[in-house]
Amino acid sequence: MGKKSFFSSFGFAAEGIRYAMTTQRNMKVHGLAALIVIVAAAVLQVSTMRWLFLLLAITLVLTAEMFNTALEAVVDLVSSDIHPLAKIAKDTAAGAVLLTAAFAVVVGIVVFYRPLVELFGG
Ligand SMILES: Nc1ncnc2c1ncn2[C@@H]1O[C@H](COP(=O)(O)OP(=O)(O)OP(=O)(O)O)[C@@H](O)[C@H]1O
Repeated sequence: MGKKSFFSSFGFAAEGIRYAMTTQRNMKVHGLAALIVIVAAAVLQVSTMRWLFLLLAITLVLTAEMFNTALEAVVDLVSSDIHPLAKIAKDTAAGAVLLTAAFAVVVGIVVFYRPLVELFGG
């Protein structure tokens, strides 16, 4: 792989992220949630280990959402017909996003529960 194609592949990847962020409603919601979580973690000064779990959860959700977007595009490219296999492909990819989001909720509760209780004097 030459230098040019190596660097241009970063450009294409950035284009993919920009496409998903600007066109996919769920991606916007997850992106906003990630931003809020990052600001909250910074304000509450959570530990390094907690930061790592938060970043892992955020990365998992956004990555799953992007694979979901990519898969939807491929399915629609192959055929716009209604087909049970198209449904399986899309529903399974959506299920993967749901699993990662559930993990993120658990991480969020574990990380923020105690700092928030302390902050609000519970
Ligand atoms: N070609 C198809 N054949 C059968 N069922 C389909 C097909 N396309 C979509 N579906 C069903 O409709 C649901 C919604 O599909 P759609 O492509 O609209 O995604 P979406 O819910 O809009 O996803 P997103 O909001 O992430 O774009 C799918 O999860 C699937 O159950």
